Amino acid sequence: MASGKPIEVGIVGGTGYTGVELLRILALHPGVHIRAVTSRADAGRPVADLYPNLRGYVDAVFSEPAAEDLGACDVVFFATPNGIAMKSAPVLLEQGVVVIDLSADFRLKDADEWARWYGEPHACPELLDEAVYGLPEIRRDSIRSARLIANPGCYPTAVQLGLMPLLENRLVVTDRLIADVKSGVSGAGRKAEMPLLMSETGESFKAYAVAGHRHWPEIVQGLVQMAGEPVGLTFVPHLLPMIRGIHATLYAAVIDEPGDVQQLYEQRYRDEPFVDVLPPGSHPDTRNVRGSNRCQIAVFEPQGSGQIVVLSVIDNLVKGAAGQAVQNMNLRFGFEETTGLQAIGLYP
Ligand SMILES: NC(=O)C1=CN([C@@H]2O[C@H](COP(=O)(O)OP(=O)(O)OC[C@H]3O[C@@H](n4cnc5c(N)ncnc54)[C@H](OP(=O)(O)O)[C@@H]3O)[C@@H](O)[C@H]2O)C=CC1
Ligand SMILES: CC(=O)N[C@@H](CCC(=O)OP(=O)(O)O)C(=O)O
Repeated sequence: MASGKPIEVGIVGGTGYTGVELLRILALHPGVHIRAVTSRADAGRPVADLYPNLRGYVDAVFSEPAAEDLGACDVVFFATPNGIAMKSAPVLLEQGVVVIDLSADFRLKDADEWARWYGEPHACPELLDEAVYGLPEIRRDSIRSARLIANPGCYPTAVQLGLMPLLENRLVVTDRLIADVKSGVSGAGRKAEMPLLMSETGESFKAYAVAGHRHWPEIVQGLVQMAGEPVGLTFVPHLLPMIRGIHATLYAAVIDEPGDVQQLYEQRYRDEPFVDVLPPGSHPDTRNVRGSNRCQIAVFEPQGSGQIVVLSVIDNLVKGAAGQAVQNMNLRFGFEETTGLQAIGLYP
């Protein structure tokens, strides 16, 4: 399909932060035609009216989500709040449309667990087994043939990529892993809420959801698969006064002498186009991945303490959402995996 005519793409939720990031990336993708971009609030408005950065690149007009438009697409991205995609995906799948969901609707395999964390029963639990969790670095082959792709969350992407080499090689104690993670405010989406005001988030810094965040079961599910055994994880998210970026500091105690951990990470990610293991002693900076689909990782064993510290950074809207979704689309439709995703991080 990659060498033929462009594939037809639909985006549900085109006015949100991840929706407009999909548009920014897909506008320069040579293999796609954007057929439908939905917004209920802004239906009828040209995309470029709302997002002048896309003037001259995207000539689409926002439309109401309509089954006939979406059903005529080859792939539909859901960039909608949790609980929306699961109501439309079954019909689209029946029509032969590939669904890539940026929300959490298909990430957890257990419907009861989903209901517990997301506060409503799952609308199509029968699809949870089939849905492929779209973290290419661990599941590339299944993504290539999936009908339904659950795009990972932003925190889960940074944490899983950071811990993967340690868990796959059984180098660390798995019952007391710690993920201390910070996010920029765009992670909360484009909505008018008092806690997201600049005067509430600026010049301050806080943890939130320490008692339980809905990304915890998603991360644990992924880590268990990597480790092949139960995993105990303490996950503490924080809100940083910046717009984009996730910085994960991960702690894991080694079981025995771990060998050359730097080399282990370099080997594991040697062929990964979007994971960059930094030289020893580096401290990744979120701004170096801002706007790019890269995850940058550094690994330490400070003071020979037996405690491994991994630093993992991504842009929450790119590798943590829209970029990873396009990476999955590329795999699924036979494009070069990096197509449309070669933007370099913005500095400063
Ligand atoms: N922001 C981030 O960093 C990340 C977000 N995600 C996930 O991606 C999804 C989108 O996030 P984000 O872009 O931040 O969200 P936003 O709140 O910024 O945007 C949501 C979009 O969905 C549309 N929408 C809302 N309700 C409905 C509905 N009932 N039916 C159809 N469309 C609807 C909105 O447009 P309108 O109301 O006009 O229709 C809007 O375009 C969420 O599930 C989020 O959890 C995942 C990883 C990272
Ligand atoms: C800073 C901030 O508020 N981040 C969001 C998580 C990001 C997100 O959108 O969640 P999904 O990946 O599950 O879709 C939060 O904590 O709710």
